[in-house]
Parts: sequence; structure tokens; C-alpha cells
Amino acid sequence: MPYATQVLRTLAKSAVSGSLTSKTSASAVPRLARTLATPSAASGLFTPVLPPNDPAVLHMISGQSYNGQAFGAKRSIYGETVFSTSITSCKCRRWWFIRKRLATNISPAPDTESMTDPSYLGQILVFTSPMIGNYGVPKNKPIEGMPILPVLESGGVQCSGVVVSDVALQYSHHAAVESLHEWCARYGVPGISGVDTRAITTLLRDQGTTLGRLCVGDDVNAPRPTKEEYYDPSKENLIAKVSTKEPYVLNPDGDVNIALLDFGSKANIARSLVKRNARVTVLPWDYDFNAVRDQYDGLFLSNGPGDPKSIMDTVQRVRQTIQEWNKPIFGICMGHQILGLAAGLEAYRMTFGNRGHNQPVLALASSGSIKAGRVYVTSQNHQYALKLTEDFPEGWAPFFINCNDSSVEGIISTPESGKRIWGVQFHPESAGGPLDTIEMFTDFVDECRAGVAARKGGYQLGATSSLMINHTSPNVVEEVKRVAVSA
Ligand SMILES: NC(=O)CC[C@H](N)C(=O)O
Repeated sequence: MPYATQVLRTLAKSAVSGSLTSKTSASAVPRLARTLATPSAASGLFTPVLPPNDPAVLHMISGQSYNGQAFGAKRSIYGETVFSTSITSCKCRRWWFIRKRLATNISPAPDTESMTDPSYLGQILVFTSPMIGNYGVPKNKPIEGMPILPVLESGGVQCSGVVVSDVALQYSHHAAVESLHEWCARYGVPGISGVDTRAITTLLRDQGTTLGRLCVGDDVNAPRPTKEEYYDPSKENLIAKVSTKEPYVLNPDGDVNIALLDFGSKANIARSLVKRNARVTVLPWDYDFNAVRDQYDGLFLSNGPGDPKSIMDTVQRVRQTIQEWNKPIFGICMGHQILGLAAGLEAYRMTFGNRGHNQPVLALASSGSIKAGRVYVTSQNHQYALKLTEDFPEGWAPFFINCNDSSVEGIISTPESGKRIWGVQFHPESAGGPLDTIEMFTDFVDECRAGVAARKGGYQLGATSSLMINHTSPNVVEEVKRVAVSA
């Protein structure tokens, strides 16, 4: 057991059994007990329910096994093992500050944002940050002014399991109501702690995202699964599992009418639109938007789990929308991949994808708040990407490129196309920050509003983009990579 876990387990056990008085606990952990963010040791400091001392093991289909201790639900699961490079520390302070300014959501640790993101459905999430759960978990209730939407990214934990080096047995945050262990247990999600997450991450980085099995309790002693027994979520239409079943409306009095095609949308996408006073109609993933499109001033395509090619019918419908409809369209992550496929680009599965809140991207075009030539730090969670190609389809250009691996981070309709369409692989809405690209929501909603004004007459549509890379040049791929590397 890692030393930090041992110390905390002993401290927490003593506190629960009453062997530490409040006086001695304050002197044993003076800095934690006195933080301003923690109103009292009783409400904020100690985890009242500790994980049982059960063993756990993470098996990989490639043959490796990692032994540790269980927390969360006492249940064994299969999933796709992926790693996230989110760092725990900055978010808490940042969100407290932003919440005061914008009355927006709170989400005290990146684990809660990632774990409630429906795009993680079917995945076993390995955190490279060594200690996870320090801020606990807040009440996932709607905040004032935003009925329906939870504080976190969805109503519950979406990933299948979590892997951490050292699960925090104590949490301390003004908004926390339970520990990571209790929260996972409530949602039937098992966790493993006390494993070498650096070794697991190195493995995943080298061989790519790998199918895994997380065994808890008695299952630890069961024989390893055969290759055929591993479950592969990427073979399924996961979007159908997380998308809304029925349409619903948010902010009915908003002044611009936006349809949000829900592939498993993070709540902060809807929040970000509502905050800009859009009336948002959330539609199921397979809804025939073309039948109702004239009612709307703009279309938003959300993030979502799995392979974009699992919903080619939707791609076909979006292609028709792009060809026949001239209002603004914005897609994020899965939404961007669907737009790209509809535009005629290729999508491929990356080796280990990009997951974390610290991915630098370079803008290749200026549009609204985005300036060509600038690097923006972004939050990401994806396994698939659009292929960077010499011959971008007519009317389209690369918008952003990843500075680490030169993968396509965004596409944009060219000024000559007469369209106003943007797709980004990263998450501008990222609830945990960074918020470098959050104003893309303002750009989109303003563009929709400009369309409404133009249709009423008299208002000139916003001229949106200018391109830095000439997408018709003979070596667009080389040019884009050169610029990304020099950034
Ligand atoms: N966050 C997302 O929308 C992810 C899109 C897609 N499921 C991928 O893994 O690439």
C-alpha cells in the first residue's frame, strides 16, 4: 500500500473510531483542518465511509495484470482502458472564482468532470495525476437559473471503472458532500487504487487504448478472462445509450432558437448556450432535424461516446443539412467528427487518443474570438480524429491543429463557401477549464442572432473567417505540420 494511503487510512480510521479528538485531529493535520475552504472537520474533512479492505486487479487483454486495493462499487467490470492527463489542483480555485463572477457551475475536481462526461461510457479511466478524490464530490443538483441541468456533466458516473495511484481517503472542499469512494459505490462503478499508473500509462501510450477487466473482491482469484471474453465498447452504438430519448427545451424565453443534437452532450455545452440566452431544444441523436430545421436559427452537434462511424445515418442527414441549409452550425468532438464525415473527410482511430485538460492547439484561421497563429490550451477527450489530408473537400479548411501530434483539431467552412460552420475536436465548454476558447460559444450564438437580424432585413451577416493556411496549396499537410511544430 502506498505510504500516503497508509497514513491517511490510519488517520481516517482513528477519526471514525473516535480515537482522535477534534483537538488531536487538528494538531495531527493542522493545515487541512484550518483551510478556509473547509467549514469544519465534521462536514468537510473526513471521509465517513472508508473503502473496505478488498483486493482488486486490473487485467489487460494484452496479458498484464496490476494488483491493488478496491474502492467504490464491489463489482467487476470490462471496459476500454484509457488514460487522462488531467491535473487536479487548479480547477477548484478557478471554479470558485468563476462561479462568483458568472454564477456558473462548480465541479471541484477533474475526476468529477471526466467521470460524468458521457463520452467516457464503456471506458476504464486511468488518471495520471497521482492522488485523486481530494476535493470529494459535490451535490449533483441543478443550480439556480439552470433547471434540468446537473452541476456536473451528467446525472451520474459514466465511465465503467477508475484507476488511480492513490485514492484520497479524506476530502476537503466547500462544496463536497461525499467521497470519491462513496460516489462510485452509489453508481455501481468500481475503482482500483495503489497501482503504478505511470506503468499503465506507458503501456497504453506504447500499445494504444487496450481492453481491460477490473476485478474486485473474490473475482480477483478467478482465472484471467480469455481474449474472447473481453468486452469491446467501440463495436457498439454507445450514442443511442446516452442521448435523450425525447426532445426537451431549455430556457424557453431565450432570444435565439438553437437545436442541440444530443450524442451524449456534456451539461456544460447546454449551460454555455443558455448562459448566452439561447433557447435550446435538445433533440435525440437520430432525430430528423431536416424535417424541422426551418424553426431554428442554428444547429449544435454535441460530444458523444464511441466511434463516429457507428451513426452513419446521422452523418448522411447532417450532410443534407450542410448542403441545403445556410444557418450556423457548430460541432464539438463527436459533433466535429460527424461534421467532418459529412463534409467528406475521413475519420480514424488514434493509438491512445487525447484526454486531459492541457492540450495545446494552434489556430490556422481567424474566426470571431479565435485568431490565426495563436496557441490555445484546451480540454480534450477523444479516441478518434479526422484525417489531415492534402485535399480538404471544397468549401472546407483546417481550423486548428494539435501542437503535440499535428492531429486535426478543427475544421471551418471557407469564406467562399457562404456557409458558417465550425467543428472543434477539443472542448471549448470544458467545465474544469482551461477556458481559452469558451468565447466560441459567444461567436456561435452571435452568428445565429446575426442570421435572425439579416432575415428580418437590414443587418449585414458577420463576415467570419480568414484563413492562415492556403488549403489549396499543393502541400497542405506539410505546411500545416510545419506551422504546428514551429508554434
Ligand atoms: N468527447 C467526444 O465527443 C469523443 C468523440 C469520440 N467518441 C472519440 O472518442 O473520439
